[in-house]
Amino acid sequence: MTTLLEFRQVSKQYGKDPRALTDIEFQVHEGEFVSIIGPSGAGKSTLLRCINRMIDASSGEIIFNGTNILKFNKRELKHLRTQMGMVFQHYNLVDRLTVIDNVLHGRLGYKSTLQGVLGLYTSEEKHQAFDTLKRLGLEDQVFKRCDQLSGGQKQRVGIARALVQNPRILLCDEPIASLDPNASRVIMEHLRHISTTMGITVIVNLHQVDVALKYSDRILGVNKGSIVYDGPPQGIQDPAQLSAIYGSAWNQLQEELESKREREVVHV
Ligand SMILES: Nc1ncnc2c1ncn2[C@@H]1O[C@H](COP(=O)(O)OP(=O)(O)OP(=O)(O)O)[C@@H](O)[C@H]1O
Repeated sequence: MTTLLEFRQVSKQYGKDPRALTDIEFQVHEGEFVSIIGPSGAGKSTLLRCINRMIDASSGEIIFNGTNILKFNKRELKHLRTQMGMVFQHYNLVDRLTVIDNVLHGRLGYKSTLQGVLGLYTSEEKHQAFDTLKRLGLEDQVFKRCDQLSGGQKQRVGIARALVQNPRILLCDEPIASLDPNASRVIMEHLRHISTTMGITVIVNLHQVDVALKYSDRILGVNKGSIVYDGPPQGIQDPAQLSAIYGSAWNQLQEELESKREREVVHV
């Protein structure tokens, strides 16, 4: 298995606050599906956003495809970001634009400023955008404005936008936190399918433990800025492991898991 991403002693401190991440170390292989779980404020978003340098780590090394990306200049960073698609909790779409226009925005990293401003996309890019929307079941929505879509459809547009970048990795920050259980299942199945059939590495931040267990090859459990679990989903079914990850939030999680066993998705 080829290592695509490696964190070496990565720490992040916001100003004079206590460190949000402390000496984070892990590796992710090409094509792996990894979920990051942990209580609120544990550092999940900070960790995910350090990968594409939306947030700059304070120290350590982040090795992507063999190179330390913390040393990248502006031009190298622009190229790096074409290889990393990002999917957001609140979709980050331009609501007044059509679905296809939003998806084509995924190609902007490959364009000059002028080409981007003028919306100069090739017919190949337009075909790719359409095919990707079809793959995500949105072929009937291509020319709709995004503000006319449901949350689940908007998130699929967000995924399509990330995919037309031809990324090597998809970073998904709470992709189902704003969705109902049914739409959440559709999104997670698409992400899993993308990883399995396209070989794209997927890293997902999740609040839903049961969803993480169901879809992931591997789980990273984060608590107070440190990785306290790195292993397969099976290992995390041990209550001691969940307690180590969730700390004082564990009791609340346990109660929710028990009382809402019938529900499809459990929010921590
Ligand atoms: N821009 C910022 N400035 C200062 N502190 C921040 C900033 N962003 C995050 N933090 C702090 O860093 C820590 C980790 O936050 P982060 O958002 O990464 O956690 P999280 O696990 O994603 O939380 P949640 O699940 O609630 O989204 C928290 O203590 C948070 O208050």
